[in-house]
Amino acid sequence: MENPTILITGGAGYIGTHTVLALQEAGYSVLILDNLVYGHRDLVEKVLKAELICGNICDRPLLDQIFAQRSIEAVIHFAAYTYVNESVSDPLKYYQTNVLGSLTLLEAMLQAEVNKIVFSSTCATYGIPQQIPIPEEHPQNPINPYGATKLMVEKILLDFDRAYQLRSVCFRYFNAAGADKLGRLGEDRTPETHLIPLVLLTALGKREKVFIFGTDYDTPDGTCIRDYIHVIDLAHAHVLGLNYLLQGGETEIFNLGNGNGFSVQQVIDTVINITKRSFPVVKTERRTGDPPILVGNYEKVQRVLGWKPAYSKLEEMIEDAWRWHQRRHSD
Ligand SMILES: NC(=O)c1ccc[n+]([C@@H]2O[C@H](COP(=O)([O-])OP(=O)(O)OC[C@H]3O[C@@H](n4cnc5c(N)ncnc54)[C@H](O)[C@@H]3O)[C@@H](O)[C@H]2O)c1
Ligand SMILES: O=c1ccn([C@@H]2O[C@H](COP(=O)(O)OP(=O)(O)O[C@H]3O[C@H](CO)[C@@H](O)[C@H](O)[C@H]3O)[C@@H](O)[C@H]2O)c(=O)[nH]1
Repeated sequence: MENPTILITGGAGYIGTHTVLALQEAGYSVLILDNLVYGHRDLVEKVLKAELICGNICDRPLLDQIFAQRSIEAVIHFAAYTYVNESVSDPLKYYQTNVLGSLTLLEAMLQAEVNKIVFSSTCATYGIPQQIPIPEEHPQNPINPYGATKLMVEKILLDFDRAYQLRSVCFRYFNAAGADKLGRLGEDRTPETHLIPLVLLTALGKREKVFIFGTDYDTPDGTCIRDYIHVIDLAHAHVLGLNYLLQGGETEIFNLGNGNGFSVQQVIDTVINITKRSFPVVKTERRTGDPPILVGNYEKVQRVLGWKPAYSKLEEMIEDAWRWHQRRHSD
């Protein structure tokens, strides 16, 4: 019998690749399932040297085959579409992959009697916060379809826990940022819509200008505030969450944020300071589906899993991301 393996859906993507590296360093054997719509074969093969099955989480026969042929002990489920704005214009795509895909995966897990899963949820499930920093028990009223799809899966997981004893750790991440300290892994999607990579690509001269979506929010400088959390801290949390489930932990939901908010303007100013480059910045209309401020309270995950962010300075996240982008786009 082969060693028990952890199946990582979406393991070729941004948070997935960093988590695979952390799991390998913790001694886990991993198998990645990713259809590579945004994931990177080169990072999986050259950096992680991990096994990749190129396939879709909606493909039930493929899932059945994986669970039948491999000894899978638990699943970490990253695979999803993740763009808030696109979810508003094309919700069908989001419900199909994020909800139906997750349900297909869970059904295959039940059939194969795999009963442990770590799930990537989001602070976008909270909607407009009534309280900052946001605790886990805050009401969830998502204002975009992306957040709604993640909330549906959260509810499915709670029902599956009660009915089928499927144990889950659900992490509600705030905004992932930064990159591997050695510059081996980082954020790279086409098209890119996320603020920090877009500003860095503009500093590199790969894009013409940066747009600020909304300068009339009720925040100190009028631009949206987000809680940026280093991707290495996120990866480490997944190792802790997986250990917790494998040791018999009960189903739990945790925020993963750094407890500090940074505005869009602060992100741009920090990039200018770090890169010493200048570029045009255009103030434009608000983007649909954006809450003005999202900052998380991480007290629960600190208490239960012993996790806290190790790299909470915006400067450090941007320095690490800058190292990655320079290396990735050096040709
Ligand atoms: N990046 C963030 O700030 C953030 C914040 C909160 C939650 N999340 C969640 O974390 C997870 C990972 O996000 P990310 O930023 O690494 O995004 P990403 O796009 O880099 O990674 C997602 C991966 O899933 C793969 N994928 C997409 N659809 C698939 C399908 N149908 N079958 C198989 N693979 C598929 C993609 O190819 C990609 O490699 C997502 O579930 C996302 O919703 C991300
Ligand atoms: O060119 C840009 C891009 C973004 N923004 C703003 O920057 C902030 C952050 O936007 P972005 O980087 O696109 O992240 P979010 O929309 O906050 O979404 C990310 O963070 C969420 C958690 O907050 C996750 O759930 C999502 O998967 C992930 O895409 C928002 O206020 C945007 O309006 C700009 O002003 N200009």
